[in-house]
Amino acid sequence: MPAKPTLALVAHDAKKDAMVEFAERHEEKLTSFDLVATGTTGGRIQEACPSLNINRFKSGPLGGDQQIGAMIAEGRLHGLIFFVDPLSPMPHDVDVKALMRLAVAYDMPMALNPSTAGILLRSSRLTGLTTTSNTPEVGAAAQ
Ligand SMILES: O=C(CO)COP(=O)(O)O
Repeated sequence: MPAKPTLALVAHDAKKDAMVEFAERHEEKLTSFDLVATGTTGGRIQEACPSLNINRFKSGPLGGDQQIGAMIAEGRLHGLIFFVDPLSPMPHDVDVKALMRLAVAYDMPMALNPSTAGILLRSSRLTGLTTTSNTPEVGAAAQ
């Protein structure tokens, strides 16, 4: 059986309820992915959706965003759902930017709010029916 695509789930504190609601609504669909998440986000989703098996990284401010960024750089991630809080300053803003920057550089399917995340979950690009290479558009200097 082919490996499941890997999807990362991340939400800032003000968006964690929205992430839990999203995961509950799409729980069955999410079982078709290998799931990773930053620490607190993953804990909240796991609690609400016992059928999901989530590999939890460190909390975002303690390096979780960077761990997910590393997966992108290493070609081990297929999609990112990241519910960002646009209204609060973050102590780890540089990490947030770095994660988004890598997602853009590697042309990673990325959704930053629930409406786009719903579209992303239905996308054949994410489910591996169509694929792209792991080569960033920024060229050889980034490899
Ligand atoms: O801070 C985050 C993303 O930048 C999320 O981290 P937690 O899921 O640990 O709260």
